[in-house]
Amino acid sequence: MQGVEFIYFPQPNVDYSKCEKWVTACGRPTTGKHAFVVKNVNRNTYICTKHFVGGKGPTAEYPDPIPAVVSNAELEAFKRRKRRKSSSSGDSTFDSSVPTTDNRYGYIVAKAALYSEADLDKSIHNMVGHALTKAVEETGHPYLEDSNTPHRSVSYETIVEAYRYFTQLPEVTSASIRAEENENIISVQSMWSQRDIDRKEKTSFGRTYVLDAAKNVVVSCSSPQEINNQVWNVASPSGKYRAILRKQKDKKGDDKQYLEIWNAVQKVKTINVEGLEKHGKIISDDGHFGSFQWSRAEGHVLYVAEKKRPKASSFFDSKPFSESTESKEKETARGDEFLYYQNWGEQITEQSSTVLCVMDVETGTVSVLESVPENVSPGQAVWAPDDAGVVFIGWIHEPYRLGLKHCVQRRSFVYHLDIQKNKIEKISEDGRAVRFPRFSPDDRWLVYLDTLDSGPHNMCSRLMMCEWERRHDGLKPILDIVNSAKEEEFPGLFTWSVPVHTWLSDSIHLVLNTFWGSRSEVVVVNTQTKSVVRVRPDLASWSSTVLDIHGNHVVIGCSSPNQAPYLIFGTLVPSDLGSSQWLRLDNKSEVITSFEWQIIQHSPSSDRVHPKYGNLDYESILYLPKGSSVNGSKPPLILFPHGGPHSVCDGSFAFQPAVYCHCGFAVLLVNFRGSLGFGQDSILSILGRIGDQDVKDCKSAADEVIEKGLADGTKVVVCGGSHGGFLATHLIGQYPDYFKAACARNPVTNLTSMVGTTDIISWVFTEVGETFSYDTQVDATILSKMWDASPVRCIKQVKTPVLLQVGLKDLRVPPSQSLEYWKMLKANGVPVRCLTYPDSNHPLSEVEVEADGLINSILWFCQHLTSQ
Ligand SMILES: CSCC[C@H](NC=O)C(=O)N[C@@H](C)C(=O)O
Repeated sequence: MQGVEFIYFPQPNVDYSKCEKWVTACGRPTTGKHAFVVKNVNRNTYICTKHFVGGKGPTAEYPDPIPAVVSNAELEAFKRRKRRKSSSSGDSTFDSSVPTTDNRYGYIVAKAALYSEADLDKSIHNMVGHALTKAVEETGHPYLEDSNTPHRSVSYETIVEAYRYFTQLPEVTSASIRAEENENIISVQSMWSQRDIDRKEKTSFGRTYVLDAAKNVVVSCSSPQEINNQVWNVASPSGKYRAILRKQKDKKGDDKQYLEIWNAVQKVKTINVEGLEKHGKIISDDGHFGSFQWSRAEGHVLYVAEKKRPKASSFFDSKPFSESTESKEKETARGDEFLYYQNWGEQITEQSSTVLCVMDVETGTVSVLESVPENVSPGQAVWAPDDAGVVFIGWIHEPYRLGLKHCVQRRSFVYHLDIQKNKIEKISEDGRAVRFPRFSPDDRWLVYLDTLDSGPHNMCSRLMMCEWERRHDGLKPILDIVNSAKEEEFPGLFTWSVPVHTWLSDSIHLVLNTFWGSRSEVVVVNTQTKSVVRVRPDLASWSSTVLDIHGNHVVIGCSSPNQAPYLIFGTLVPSDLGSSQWLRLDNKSEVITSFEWQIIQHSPSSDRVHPKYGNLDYESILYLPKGSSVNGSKPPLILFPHGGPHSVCDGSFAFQPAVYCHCGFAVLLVNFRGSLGFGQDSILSILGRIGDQDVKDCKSAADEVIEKGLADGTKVVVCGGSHGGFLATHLIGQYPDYFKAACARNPVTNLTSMVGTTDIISWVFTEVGETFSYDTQVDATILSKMWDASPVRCIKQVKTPVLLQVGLKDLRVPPSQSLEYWKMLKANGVPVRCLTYPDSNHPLSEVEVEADGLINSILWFCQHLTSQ
């Protein structure tokens, strides 16, 4: 043919997705005797130039072929769409209009020219939906054919499919046990959360199981029911009533709260709590301030709300000044329109000063408990014995508030407020930070957790106890700080929460959750012998979390890296835990068979042993695509350190590494020294050493995996958020030739500029080994320590392409940290792409944002792994 030349195909082992694109474009049959698919491509496979726009072969603008059958009109339409696309702001990853001309990942380009947009829309949706469903139906798991070739670039559709699949697996959020009058009949009400990509929101649904505890069988199980507007749903002690706090939009679209009381057959009353104008919004189950509890006599409900603010008015309000001065409060509100109310920081911006409130269920009236000291924000309130008062945690908010999210060490006290005598007393010790007061079923004992009120933002807790009637005689630690522990020994109590009901019926044993190495464990603590025993029923998988306790019955949520969450129910025998009885509540929970995982133990090399704390071992969790060792092919590796740094990867099901691994990557989650669950020495060992000890722990964990032949050392990328983003940006600066790409989500990049802008200034001081107090100022010496610990210190060495993902409302790691880093990379000519999410804060966890971030990170990794 005149003027026609032949162009060799890209080889699949060099650039799989490009090869796949060309195979699609040449339009030969993909099934049957003459099937032409990627695996048939070899060095002699070619395509003629007429398949390219312009007919002369690849150009910079049109590097890939399009089907030869397109008409001129279709070709013009294709070009127009391409022009429109490149000037538009870009599609959402889940837009129903498929990105027809994405020239970075132009897999779909060819099909776009063949179908109308509407057809295309349908065909892609069907393709994505059906491929996965079919794979699941046929094999019982979502192991798709193309995740079998892990070291190649994955297609856009595989990623989206995997994303949809893994994110629609529900996560259990809470469960409560109730015994019927016949004590053997138990009902377990569970709440679950599920991402709905199409509605772009997380939905909640409830499911109730009815069990016969004597026969150890599930008698019935309700079908899931979507429940989206319940803030609290709490049964009264007898189980006869429920108090439900519901949020609902009014006609103007503002959120309103209604408190409802239900009996066994119907709603008894609804109280418009806001209409009473006693307080601001009632606080939800936020893990900090929120609590919602029936009194023992079932006549009252205790809750925590935001304090009512005086109505502020302008100096120029048309109402005459004298008319608005009926009370001192109203007088002072004039001119207060712009008064600054400090909040409790990242994700707790709705709370400034809180109040304790008691609702009389009979009359529907609310009393705000007035005797809480002015400098205290109360929360986590429980009724004291005989309903005569309340016990609560009070956080000191003077001289100013420091962010509370993820920070257990904020100065606080356990208080007791005697309602009748209107008298308040401090129960806990000075210099401590306290959480989660819980009375034993016989009301004799009070326990709570405590740590130091300074230092790292999470650490080993003590479990404190007092005999209520003799509380003035002193408190005793039931569990003390554990500095270090040998293998299999209890490493100390590390937890973010304690169940509302945490005691067994004997008022001697407690059931708690704790991180124990790279695992969430349920433990039973004997308060008399101070022993700690793990509860590990055969039915449980790797990580377990106790959700509720009733008598000696417990409900536990279980999961593992490749097993979606499910529930088990148990009846504990405290004196002989081994003879406890267990029952699985869900008969179906996905075991994902497209990947495997393992725990890897690491011992730091002699040059990395800590001078004070000695040889502290650490661990990582490695996800490996199944079949990745077949034919000697090794998968690319994503090094994925967690944030914090005082946090942990606990081996619970997590969709991010699951999606990465399903797309063919090995994923290494590193619990470097400083992580929770490895003793207090490990936590303390990192202070003053961030940016060095943690960086080396991560790098050498990756080296070990590569040396073992489990991943391809020439194809390593790194990703992480927050302190994990700090590590990602440090790693590419300190090891410029090691990583092919990086993705950093809200990373800490420069401590010297963050110290004045984050909601937790204390973090910056503590992590560089300095002591923080509220009036501490930075000086040149401290600033230079902060600089030395910052990723920007080694920005000149960075060559690795970086994808930044930034929440513009992040108060913890302000967006300026990423944008500062972005400018420097631009100036140094390093490839960088920055995604900014206008309404997101630190976790970037909104459904749409989370999806966009994860899929973009995979595309970024593929692009830079295949472009070498
Ligand atoms: C000054 S912020 C430091 C990083 C941040 N630490 C605590 O909040 C962080 O890493 N957060 C983690 C827990 C995260 O959000 O994943």
